[in-house]
Amino acid sequence: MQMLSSGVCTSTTQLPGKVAVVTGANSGIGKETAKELAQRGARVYIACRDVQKGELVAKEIQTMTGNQEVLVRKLDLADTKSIRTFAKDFLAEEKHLHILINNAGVMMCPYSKTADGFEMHIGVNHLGHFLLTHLLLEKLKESAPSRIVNVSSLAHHLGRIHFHDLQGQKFYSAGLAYCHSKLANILFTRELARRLKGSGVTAYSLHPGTVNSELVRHSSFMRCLWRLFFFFIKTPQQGAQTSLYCALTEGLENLSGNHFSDCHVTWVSAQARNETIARRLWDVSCDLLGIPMD
Ligand SMILES: NC(=O)C1=CN([C@@H]2O[C@H](COP(=O)(O)OP(=O)(O)OC[C@H]3O[C@@H](n4cnc5c(N)ncnc54)[C@H](OP(=O)(O)O)[C@@H]3O)[C@@H](O)[C@H]2O)C=CC1
Ligand SMILES: CC1=C(/C=C/C(C)=C/C=C/C(C)=C/C=O)C(C)(C)CCC1
Repeated sequence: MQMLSSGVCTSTTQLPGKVAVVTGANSGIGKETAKELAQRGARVYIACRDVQKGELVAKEIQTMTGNQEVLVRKLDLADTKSIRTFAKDFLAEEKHLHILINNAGVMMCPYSKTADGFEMHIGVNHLGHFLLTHLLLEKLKESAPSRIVNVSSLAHHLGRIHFHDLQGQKFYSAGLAYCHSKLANILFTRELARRLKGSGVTAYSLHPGTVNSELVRHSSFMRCLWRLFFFFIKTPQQGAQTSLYCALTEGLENLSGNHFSDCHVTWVSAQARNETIARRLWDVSCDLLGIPMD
């Protein structure tokens, strides 16, 4: 347990007057991340696809932290219309955005497509967050210093960006599709950090650890593994530590673009360090989403 608890966010940063958005904050790691941000005084937006689930969690966080500024807004990352509506309403409602935590994710779902026809893993985990970040970027710049935290995974090591088959139409493996999307999270973070140099907005990616959550819902094998090794798996609260570290730690700005695990910078795969792939993925993502390339 001592080993699993390694990587605790010890930052004492408090967040009165700060605004944070956490995607997929109605469960697992996202919920614990939102709770801690609320505990530190931020106004926290729980951005989730199931508003009812979100409201229950918001009430729980309000009661536990005494912070009433925990708000729930609908965001379905599998539908660009929903992402655009979320962003439009948020921009109309809020003057600032200091912390964006792109946490939501799906793993190992059977082949399926988002409302816009993207394969579900790349669509939700990468393209959905890419669009959301793009739409909120001006607000983040206006609110600088501000941070973007992308929750990726160790699983990125098995990922590849197959530009000829990004949507998995020629070959599909649910496990690998997840790995590809988590690699995309890291490439996005690195390219974002490069583009944002000097803007006061910094970006970080991370592996949260192996965490007991609903992520394994689509795989009976993983569910069994999780049950069997329950004792070795992090709690969602432990799993939230590296997200919190990246969002809160003072003086992390010069590590923008890096990948973290257990609250330390960690190595990423050769593909994840490839700047050519990162730039090309950026352009392809813009193209798919109808965002002007700049
Ligand atoms: N658990 C682990 O061991 C690991 C997790 N991670 C990463 O951590 C992140 C959080 O996962 P975790 O807390 O474990 O898993 P959970 O399944 O508990 O949380 C995932 C969250 O994402 C939300 N989500 C899924 N699809 C969408 C969508 N289309 N639109 C909006 N929200 C959506 C879920 O909403 P809903 O409740 O409605 O389904 C849920 O709130 C993920 O990015 C995952 O890849 C990385 C490495 C290991
Ligand atoms: C081998 C092994 C394990 C398996 C770990 C696995 C399979 C982790 C998968 C992580 C994923 C899928 C992360 C999501 O992004 C346990 C359970 C830790 C217990 C110790 C032995």
